[in-house]
Order: sequence, then structure tokens, then C-alpha cells
Amino acid sequence: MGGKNKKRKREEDRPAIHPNNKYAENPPDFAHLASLYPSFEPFVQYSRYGNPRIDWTDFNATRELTRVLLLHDHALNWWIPDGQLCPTVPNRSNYIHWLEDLLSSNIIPNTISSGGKVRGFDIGTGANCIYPLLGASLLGWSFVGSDITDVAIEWAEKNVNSNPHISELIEIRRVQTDATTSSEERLHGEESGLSGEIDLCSRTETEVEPLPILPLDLNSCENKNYHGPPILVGVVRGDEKFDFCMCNPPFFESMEEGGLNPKTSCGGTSEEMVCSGGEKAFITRIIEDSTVLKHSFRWFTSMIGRKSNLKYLISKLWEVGVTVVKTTEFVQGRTSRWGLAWSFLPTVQQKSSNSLPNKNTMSFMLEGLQRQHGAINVLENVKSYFSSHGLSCTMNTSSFTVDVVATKDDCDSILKNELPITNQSIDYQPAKKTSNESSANLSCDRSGLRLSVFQQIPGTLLVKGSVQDRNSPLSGAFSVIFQKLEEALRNKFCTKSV
Ligand SMILES: C[S@@+](CC[C@H](N)C(=O)[O-])C[C@H]1O[C@@H](n2cnc3c(N)ncnc32)[C@H](O)[C@@H]1O
Repeated sequence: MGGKNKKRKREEDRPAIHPNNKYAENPPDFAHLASLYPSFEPFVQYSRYGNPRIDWTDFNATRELTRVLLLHDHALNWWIPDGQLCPTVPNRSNYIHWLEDLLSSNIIPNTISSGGKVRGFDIGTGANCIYPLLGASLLGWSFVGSDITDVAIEWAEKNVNSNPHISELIEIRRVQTDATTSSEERLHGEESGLSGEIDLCSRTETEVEPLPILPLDLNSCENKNYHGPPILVGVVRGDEKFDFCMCNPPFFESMEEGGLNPKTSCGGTSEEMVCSGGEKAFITRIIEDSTVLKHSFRWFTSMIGRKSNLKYLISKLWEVGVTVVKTTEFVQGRTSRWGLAWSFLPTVQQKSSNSLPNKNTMSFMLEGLQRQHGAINVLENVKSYFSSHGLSCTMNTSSFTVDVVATKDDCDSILKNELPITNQSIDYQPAKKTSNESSANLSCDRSGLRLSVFQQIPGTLLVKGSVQDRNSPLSGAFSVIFQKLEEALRNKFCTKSV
């Protein structure tokens, strides 16, 4: 009984289909579709209570369902050859709608696309080309869809060309497969011949600009590196800009690992489902590529099949210095997938604080913190940052504030030195501000700064700073000092493995 309740509770807690998804309120009606499409009719069976269903273990049934849903609900002509990965339309639509949310959230200012037209890059578009087809037909987005196999390129192009109303919006781009690169080779573009790796597939040939050397220690990616063809670096041209990239990666390291879900048959060849190191290595490569192409995309995103990989990948992201990480869960039936998004562009919040150097109040978010790094821990480190520069600080653990007293010389000391935040133990000072000295500090030649730490949601803290005396010498240096504090706290809290 308890077990049943727990299970029901778990299912209630699971995130639902995206509210903008066409199927959120109206799931596919098999009986209605069967009455409209005679080719679908033989695949629909009825329970003894008259409920229509299809046999999910029959590839032909799932493919025909996808075909009629794309035709009926999206006016799209579509087909794939036997055995190719067959997408489920409601599930794939969720990813598109999540991207729509990200783009409209304005977390990252819209500096990339021109004229409000959204442009995306679908890594591994597959024979089914499902994301560009849905993105273009639902939202008018334009896409480059890349892939490595002949069958994917051939059928993706067929699927695009069968839909003349959106075909102008989608370019299918072949990635050359003979250019498999190890991490070491990729570090030296000229050795791997990156400039020759693109087959632009009937588009005008454009040479890829030389790419900078990757700033990462690639050996740190355990021993299961990705050794396949290029993914973004060497495929995206130097002059291209995208609002986002997306990817449903090859999840598995081998077909055996993938196994076959006996309850469904969505097809999927080894080229589609398998790569060296599985999704963890594939997405790690996307992350590495994103450090090189950080200004070419507003958002980098990928789907993730295993929750255990999510933690590793998030920690990798903070290591490479992203400004923001977002995650979501995609649920269809009993299957969960996760969405991971990141960017290197200044978030709107960071941008607005940076663009107002003489502001008296600034703030930043620390996201993706490990559980043991709570507000108190961050507060202690704020105090230690200032006291390590010789400033006098009072920490109040009730209001979660640190009051800093600084002379002009103190300010100069912080601006000149870059002392790292250490793990030094901290002497707590009384929470109450009692000494006369403290009030005197806030006047005349001495100035006061107040730093506050707020818990937003688990794992996310807001750090706010405000100048207490607008005429103080500290006021002019406040934004620089605050940015240095932000950098030090990010280095301390946002770079360790989760
Ligand atoms: C899991 S399938 C996804 C297909 C389709 N996007 C979908 O969601 O159904 C992964 C795709 O990635 C392609 N792929 C593998 N390595 C690639 C690479 N380096 N660049 C581009 N595509 C790649 C495979 O050929 C395959 O079509």
C-alpha cells in the first residue's frame, strides 16, 4: 500500500509535458487518426473496453504514427528508411519548447541573431531531421542540421525537400567522417586539417577560419575521450552566429549497453546510437568546442539520457567558465531525459551591473553550488576575502551580512592584489555592531560596504553589495572590487566537481 502511494506520489511529482506542447492537453487520438489515414488504421488495435492503442514494439507502427502526426498536426511530409531512429513527436516537441523558453527568458541578451529571426544548429539531425522540421514549422526558426552518415544526410535532405514551405529555412551539412580527431590533434588545428573538414553539401564553399587553441586540459576527461568526427569546431564556420545549438547525442558506448527496450521499438542503428565514450564523452566534446565557439552561440544545449552524467557535465561547465547553466527534465510516459543548457555570454544581470560602474548596489548569482556550500559558507568567504586584504569586517550571521570598513589605502590594496580565497578558518565577530569605531568607520575618510548573501533556491545564492556612504573613496572603486569578489567566489565555489 505504502509502496503504491509512493509510486503514485513519484508519478505526480514528475514534470509534465511542456504546456506549449500541442499534445499537452490533447494526446494523439489513435482512433481518430485511423479514421482519417487508412495506412495507419491496420496498426491500431482496440482493448476489450474499446480503447485504441498501438503496438509500441512494432517499428512500422511507431513510424506510421510519427508520419501521420507530422502530417496531421504539423502539415509535414516525412519518412525514414527501415531501422533508422524513429522520433516520437510529443517528446521531441518538448525540447523545442524548452529552447523557446530559454530564448525568450532574456537571461542572455539577444545579441546574436538579426531581425528577431532565430537560427539554430542541430548536432546529429539524423535521417529523421526531426528538430529542424519541428522548429521551422512550429516557430519559423532556421537551422543547420549536421550529420555524419550517408543515410542521415540523404534522408534529412529528402525530408527537407518534401516540405517546400520550410525548405529554405533548413540547411543539411555533412561532417566529414575521415577526420576523426583525438583531443591532442584538435589542440593543433593545422595537424588535424580542420579547415578542410566541411562538406557544405551543395552550399557555397566557405573556408573555415583558423581556430584558437583550446584552453582546456583535455587529458582530465577521464580515459573515455570522444574520438569521433568533429562536432562543432571544424563544422561551424568562423563567421556564423547561432542563437542555440541542440543535440540528441548517441547515448551509448556500445549497442549492447543500449540494449533494446522490449516495450518499444524506435529503431536506431549503431551509427545513430553509439559513439566512443557514449553521451558523456560526446557532450564533453561539445563543452570543449563551446569554449572555442563561445561567441558564435547564445546558448549551447544538449539532451542527456542518464541523470548520473548530468552532475559530471555541470561541474565540467563551471570549470570552463560558463556564465549560466540551466537544466530541465523531459518526460514522456515512463522515460525521462534531461536538458542541459549553458552560455558564456554575460547574463542580463551581470551585464547591467557591469555597465553601471558607479552604482551603489550590485549583485550576482552563484549557481550550481554543491550542497555543503550553503549561504553561511559563502558569507564566511566574503569576510575572509576582505580580511585577507587587511580590511576590518563584521559578520552578522543572523542577517547574513558582512560590513566592511575601508580606507582609501585599503581599496588600493584590493585593487592591486589578487589574493585567492583560502579555506582559512574564520574568527566570528559578534553579530551586533557595538563599537563606536564601527560607526566612525562609516563616515569621513573611511567608508562602509555591506555584502549580503541570500539563498534563492537550493544550489543558487544571490550575493549583493551596497556602498553605505555615497561620498566615500570606496564608492568609485566599488564595482571593480565587487567584480573581483565575484571572480574569487566563482573560482572557489563554482569550479569543483559536483
Ligand atoms: C541519437 S541520433 C539523433 C537523431 C535525431 N536528432 C533525433 O533526435 O532523433 C544521433 C545522431 O548523431 C549523429 N552523429 C554522430 N556523431 C556525429 C557528429 N560528430 N556530428 C554530427 N552528427 C553526429 C548520428 O549519425 C545520429 O544521426
